[in-house]
This record gives sequence, C-alpha cells and structure tokens, in this order.
Amino acid sequence: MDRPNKPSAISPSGTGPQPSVHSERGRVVASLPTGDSVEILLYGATVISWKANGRENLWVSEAAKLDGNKPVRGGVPIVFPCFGPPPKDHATGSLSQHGFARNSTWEYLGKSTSESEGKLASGGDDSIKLDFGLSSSQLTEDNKKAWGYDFALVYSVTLKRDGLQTMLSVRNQGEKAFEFQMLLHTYFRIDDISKVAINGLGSTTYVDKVLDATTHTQSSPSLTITGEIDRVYSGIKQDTTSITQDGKPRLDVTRDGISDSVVWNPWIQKAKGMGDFEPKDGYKNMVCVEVGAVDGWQKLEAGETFEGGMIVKSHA
Ligand SMILES: O=P(O)(O)OC[C@H]1O[C@@H](O)[C@H](O)[C@@H](O)[C@@H]1O
Repeated sequence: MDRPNKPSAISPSGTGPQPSVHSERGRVVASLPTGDSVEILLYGATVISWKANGRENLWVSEAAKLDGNKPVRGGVPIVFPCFGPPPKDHATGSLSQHGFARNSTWEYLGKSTSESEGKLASGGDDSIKLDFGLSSSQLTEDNKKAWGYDFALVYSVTLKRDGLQTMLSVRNQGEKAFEFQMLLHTYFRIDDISKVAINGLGSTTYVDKVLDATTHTQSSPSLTITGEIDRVYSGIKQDTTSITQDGKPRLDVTRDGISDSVVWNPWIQKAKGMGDFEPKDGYKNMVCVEVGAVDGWQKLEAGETFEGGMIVKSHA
C-alpha cells in the first residue's frame, strides 16, 4: 500500500528540546518537549495512552489484554467495518462485533513533524503525526473470507501541543463497491462519573440500546449519567461534544467529517459481566464518547476514499 510518510529520523529544528518517537515491541510512543505523549499498539492501532498537561486522558482497564489476544478494553479501539453485531443479511454479516480493525495487527507507516502557528517557545516542532496502515492483504484468512473486499485503511494519530487528532481514511482499492461503518471507540478517563456532564447533544435524535432500541430526542442540552447508558446519536448538528467535570471544561471532542456519536458506560452489572473490565468500579472513572459513521452504511465505490476522525482537546 502507499506510504504517506516514509519513516525517517526527525530533523532537529530550533535549539530547544525535540519531539521524540520510539517504536519497539509492537508499540509506538511519541512525546513532545512539553511532556505530552501518546502511545499506540500496532494491535488494532489502539491508542492506549494520551497524556496532556501531566494528566492521562484515556481509561484502560487493568485487565485489558495488550498481547494481541483480544481487543483492548480501553483507549481508542477502532470499529470497522461494522458497528455492534453486524446484521446477518449484510455483507459484514459473518464478522464479529465491531469488525476486525480492532483485533488486526496494523503496520506502522512512519512519522512526520510540523510546526504550527503557535510555535513552542523552545523553537521545537510542536506536532507529531504517526501513520498506521491496514489493508485487505494483512487480514487473517477467516476475515478475508468473511469480508472479501480490497480496501486500505490509513489511521493518522497526531499529537499536538493543544490536543490529539485521529483520522481514519478508508479507500476502496478494488473493483466492487462496499458498505461500512466506522467508530473511534474512545474510553475517556474522568475523576467521577457523578460529576460529569456531556454537552452538545441537545435536540439530537438517538437510539437507546439500553431502554428499547427505539429512537428518542434528547431534550436537555446537558446529559448526566446515573446508570447504564448505550446511546447512538446520529446527524449531530454541533461539531463539538464536550465533557465537563464539576461544571468545568474537561475534554472537547470535535467530529471531523462524521456526525454520529455513541455514549456508553456499562455501569455496575455490565462491568461485572466483562472479564477484562477491572477494577469493577472502574465504570466511575470512564465514559465512552465515540465518534463515527454508524447510522446506516457508508458506501464506497471503486477508487473512492472516505475520511472521518476527531480532534480532542484536554483542559488542564
Ligand atoms: O464489549 P465490546 O464489544 O467492546 O463493546 C462495548 C460497547 O461498545 C459500544 O460502542 C456499544 O454501543 C455497546 O453496545 C457495546 O456494549
């Protein structure tokens, strides 16, 4: 597949400390001179850590499998090409829940750095972009059989001094059109779910998977979580969904090229039922605000490319 960025050493610029990228044993770690960092497993191209302002922003279960045996319970698993259990009568019908992207091993395609307008006082680069690829040829024989399309995914993770950007590009390299869904299933780390509110989803319609799997409209501009929640919001007008803690801004999640979001927290019983969810009261410290295209299907004709992702800002 095409390599958007050839792996190369980061060239020094300015005199201050430089960003660093380190790749070994199936993971890639990048850091900025500010101390902000991101860590990505090649397994699933799963972002398992993003630190900004000295604080970890992602929740990863203490029992998460990081050895490639099971999708990671936490961080940012990538859902593709189907969301949830696929409908049996669809081309994705033989795939497992959430598809194969989160449990396939991706290729590290390389890094690039750039200096944005607000350059660091040190004079160093202030963003690092890491690219990962997964194409049909890298799938297991079972997955190839279950979804026999010729595709190429490029997932770009950019660590900036003011946030984290993740972008998934899906290209149809074959001759047949295909349909897919995608979602960045982000587990955000929060201090206390009882003090969290999610804003920016007011007046949006959602399917409530806990209640009755039918469509509702959110009346309140602010959503608080007091029990299990699994809602699929679609066609969201506002680009940004923000998470506040104790009434103060904590994380801003901005959708880029996509307009759906899932809000999920398993709460007490579902957390107990998941072998890889630890500690069991960890549901108090996480909330999934997931961005994607999951309402119906995205159709890609031969040669077409789709792009969708998010920009997340963490408040100090
Ligand atoms: O346990 P999994 O496969 O990682 O899925 C976790 C959750 O992922 C969410 O995106 C779904 O809306 C939930 O229904 C699902 O339970």
